[in-house]
Amino acid sequence: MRSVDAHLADILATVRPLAPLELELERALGTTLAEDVSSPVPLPPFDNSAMDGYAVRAEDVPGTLPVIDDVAAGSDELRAVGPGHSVRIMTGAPMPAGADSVVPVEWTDGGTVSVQINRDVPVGNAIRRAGEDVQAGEVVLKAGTVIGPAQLGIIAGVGRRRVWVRPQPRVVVISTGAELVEPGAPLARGQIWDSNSYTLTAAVREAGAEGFRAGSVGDDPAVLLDQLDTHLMRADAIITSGGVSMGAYEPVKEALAPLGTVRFEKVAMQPGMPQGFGVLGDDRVPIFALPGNPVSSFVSFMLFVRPALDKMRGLPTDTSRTVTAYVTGSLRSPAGRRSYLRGVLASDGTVSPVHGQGSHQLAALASANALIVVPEDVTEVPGGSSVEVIRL
Ligand SMILES: Nc1nc2c(c(=O)[nH]1)N[C@H]1C(S)=C(S)[C@@H](COP(=O)(O)OP(=O)(O)OC[C@H]3O[C@@H](n4cnc5c(N)ncnc54)[C@H](O)[C@@H]3O)O[C@H]1N2
Ligand code: MOO
Repeated sequence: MRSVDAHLADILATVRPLAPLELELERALGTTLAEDVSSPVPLPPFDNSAMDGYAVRAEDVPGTLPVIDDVAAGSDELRAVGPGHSVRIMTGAPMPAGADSVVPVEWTDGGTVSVQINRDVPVGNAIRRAGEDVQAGEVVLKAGTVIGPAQLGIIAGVGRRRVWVRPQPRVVVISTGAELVEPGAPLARGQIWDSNSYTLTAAVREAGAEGFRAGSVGDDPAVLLDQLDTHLMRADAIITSGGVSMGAYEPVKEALAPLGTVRFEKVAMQPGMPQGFGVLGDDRVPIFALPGNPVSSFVSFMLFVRPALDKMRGLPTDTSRTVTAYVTGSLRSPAGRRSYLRGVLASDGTVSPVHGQGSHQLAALASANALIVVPEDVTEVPGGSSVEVIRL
């Protein structure tokens, strides 16, 4: 059996970061910057008011001053503020020449012809200086940054319409199994509802990639190959579930093993022992052939697919999601396999194994928020021991 680490190392040695492309800002959310983004101008570009009020010379207040002008944000024809004068000004409007501070409207009688100001104001009050946020030429985001809402905001804020990014990988998810039925349709004898394609597509999206749920194909390898052919054109990666173990009908293994580019093997883990991985087509699209048991396919995704997607997105793959916790009950694990038991990690630093550790027990998985890792050479873990835990 191959070790978990060796299997992951193979996968990471095979997958490549996606090539950068230039995208409109509207399409850039969730992608990874492939260039440093800098600002061509200072931000703010000009000194402006931080409040609605009056631009004045600080030495003229308190007192009653004529209001000689009104400036809104966006105004570009400004009258200078001479000694003893004021200008009504709005938040974001450029500071008129001559004024050295802004008096908030709350400190005044709000007059429009003349204004009575009741208190002192320090020089520079409520002025946002040019360049206070960003200097001209300054890098605001570095290549390798994932673009979230705030990052998208600053890219727009420095005036960019398009940006070079590594796109989100497009991942097609296919379930296999003659027993599978779409949720919502009635079950006949021997059938179950297809849950894996939903779990895996959602996991893809949560991992920052685009997930396409292609639904389920039966047990016929030719149908699977046909589906793969259809989807290969628009996929950066493919995930299948089921059909990889030792049964009489293992469509994934039967379809892909003869190609010679996908390897099927046993990985020393529980759950998730049978695994397939390789590449398809001229573009060498990675394919992850995950085991069909619902918990096995999900755990396999977390351990193998997620880091691969990180690499395809141009992100580091060595970021550990592991924390140490104290286990509240005892654990058992098969010799020679690394176990990933489902547990609930609490804020007090303890982790409690959930009831139902079978690899078919999807409800138990859904009640967990962590995987408890038990190393290959450990078969029993007494309650109270410290364990490594992967947050889900
Ligand atoms: N003789 C052996 N039998 C099995 C072995 C073995 O080594 N020798 N390995 C077991 C292990 S471990 C696993 S894991 C499973 C993996 O099986 P497959 O990947 O071939 O998956 P299937 O046989 O198609 O399905 C297994 C199980 O999962 C259910 N399933 C499949 N797809 C879905 C889906 N989309 N949604 C919900 N449930 C699904 C399926 O009905 C089966 O119950 O093999 C063991 N057997
Ligand atoms: O190793 Mo299998 O994935 O337990 O059910």
